[in-house]
Amino acid sequence: MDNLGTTLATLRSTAPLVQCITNFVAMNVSANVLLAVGASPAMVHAREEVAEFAGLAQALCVNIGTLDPAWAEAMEMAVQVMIASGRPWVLDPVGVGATQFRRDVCARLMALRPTVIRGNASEILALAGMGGAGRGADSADPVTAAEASAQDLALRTGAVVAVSGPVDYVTDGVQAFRVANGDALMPRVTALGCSLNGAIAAFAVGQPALPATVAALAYYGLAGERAAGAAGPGSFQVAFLDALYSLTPQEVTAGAKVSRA
Ligand SMILES: Nc1ncnc2c1ncn2[C@@H]1O[C@H](COP(=O)(O)OP(=O)(O)O)[C@@H](O)[C@H]1O
Ligand SMILES: Cc1ncsc1CCOP(=O)(O)O
Ligand SMILES: [Mg+2]
Repeated sequence: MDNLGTTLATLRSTAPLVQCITNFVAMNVSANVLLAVGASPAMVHAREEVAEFAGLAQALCVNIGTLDPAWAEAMEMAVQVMIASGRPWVLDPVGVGATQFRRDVCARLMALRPTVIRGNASEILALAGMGGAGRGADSADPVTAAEASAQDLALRTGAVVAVSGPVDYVTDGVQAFRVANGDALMPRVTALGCSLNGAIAAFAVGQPALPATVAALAYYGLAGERAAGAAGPGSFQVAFLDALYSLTPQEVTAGAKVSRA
């Protein structure tokens, strides 16, 4: 894939409004990530306004991290609006393997055909019905173990499916790519995966989902590489935000480590 940075340039010139129905842990982190990327975040989830707001948003990010029944209903209401207007929405199945409630809500959301599903390897395995060793929000499986499940999910749902980890895997069920950018401190900062989904949603505005997702992953990983060398997760998080903000489209194109799988 060439010129991955052009997607970032497009995003920054349009500053898309991204609605996030996300968890309490990720709200602040995701909003800061989206602002650093160049998008405009809004965390809106009350059933009384969620559909009306979705009519204003250019993309939607749905995350089940701190789920409750009212939020689950609100997610479906917002998604219906995005579907009706052909705008992208991204699903993050946080900890889906842990409880029946999460599995049921994700099954309903997957039936609404997400544009992109991004999770860690344990989450993608669980979503595909293949078990997975994850017990909570963190992965306990290697990315390679979830590649077949990602392909299966993509074919079943029509979504682009991304498995994040040391080397990310992205597929639409037909083509597949690996993205080798990133840093080992990224999974040591909470909500960086959740916030990645907001970035993917912003990249997918007006762009085909597969290259947009690959570009978002490469850019995000490059920001991790630029932040590397921090003393630990605390200063890494600050440096990571600065790196998202300062990376140029040209640097993304030049630094992306993307290969066909
Ligand atoms: N060990 C690692 N080395 C480099 N990058 C990583 C590593 N683990 C995760 N990442 C990156 O961190 C980001 C979040 O992914 P991940 O930690 O898998 O999500 P989650 O927080 O949902 O489990 C992705 O951009 C991914 O590429
Ligand atoms: C710790 C935690 N608990 C519920 S949601 C959440 C955040 C998970 O964020 P991420 O998947 O990006 O690490
Ligand atoms: Mg996650």
